Amino acid sequence: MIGIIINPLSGNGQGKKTWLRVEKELEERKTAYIHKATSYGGEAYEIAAQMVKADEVKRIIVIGGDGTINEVVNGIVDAGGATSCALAVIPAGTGNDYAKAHEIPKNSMEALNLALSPTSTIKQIDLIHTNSDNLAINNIGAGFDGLVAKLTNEAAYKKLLNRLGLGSLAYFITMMRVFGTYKHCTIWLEVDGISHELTHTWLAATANIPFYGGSMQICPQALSDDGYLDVVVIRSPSRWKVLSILFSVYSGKHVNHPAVTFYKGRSISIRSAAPLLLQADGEAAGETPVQLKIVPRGISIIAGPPAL
Ligand SMILES: Nc1ncnc2c1ncn2[C@@H]1O[C@H](COP(=O)(O)OP(=O)(O)OP(=O)(O)O)[C@@H](O)[C@H]1O
Repeated sequence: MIGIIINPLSGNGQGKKTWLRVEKELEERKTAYIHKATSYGGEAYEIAAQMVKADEVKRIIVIGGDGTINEVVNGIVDAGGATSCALAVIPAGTGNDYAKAHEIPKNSMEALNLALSPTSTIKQIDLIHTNSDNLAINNIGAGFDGLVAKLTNEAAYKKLLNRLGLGSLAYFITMMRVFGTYKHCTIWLEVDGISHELTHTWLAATANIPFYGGSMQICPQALSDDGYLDVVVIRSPSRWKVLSILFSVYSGKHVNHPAVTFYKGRSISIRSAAPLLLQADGEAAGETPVQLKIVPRGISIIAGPPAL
């Protein structure tokens, strides 16, 4: 059986619009499915767990953004569906970084074809486990990006830009807002038992995919199935240097900048003297300190590109 979970509010109503198109198409195709729309934040977790446990759903299609995908992933895994239930996505969020990384079409009918096709590629990908027992599928970041995620999700312009189809711009606008006042600090980053004291740190982000914040190529080399977490740290006492890095992140050209350092490991911890905000898959996720572990092949997903 196929299960469909819809966040009607994702992408400022894009989720609902996409669902109405998908529902019509499923009726025409006479496809059997069960579905439920969320009515509050966190409900996608419960629906996914219910679909896996009680309804023995083997494929869950999420219509929503990365925050809803995150909840569904946690629900599938907690209900014991990591290998028995595959995650498919029809992107309808603000950033849609997951869809971009896994070559899922933006067009909802093409994404639906990919999600339903019996010949689509089912891939097992890694997950990021936190010490508060949550999972992330894209990335977890501390510092500047934690603050940007929080403020973007609270901003009125996120809604407006989503309405104009320019949702990714919302993260950029918040970055510019925060950039002028953000205070860098020293963090202690531990990668597989090796500790690094890092002064003047703006952000430390762990990545399972190259993109975050609506298509910024923060970690272009990150692979979601290599059993490792990539870590990127941006450090500089100079605000202006950081500004030029932030612009170059969109094209991935920041990788050679001396203020940008990369690490790779299976177990990562981030500490700081004062707590730093965390984001997980673009949603606020508490504060440092945090311990992260890679969960190799933690979930099955339906990835693109669609077969020709
Ligand atoms: N019905 C609902 N009412 C209020 N909040 C909801 C509802 N359904 C889901 N949410 C919350 O909305 C948050 C954001 O959802 P989602 O990620 O799908 O959309 P988005 O923010 O537009 O996209 P993106 O994550 O790509 O920026 C999720 O963390 C989820 O907890």
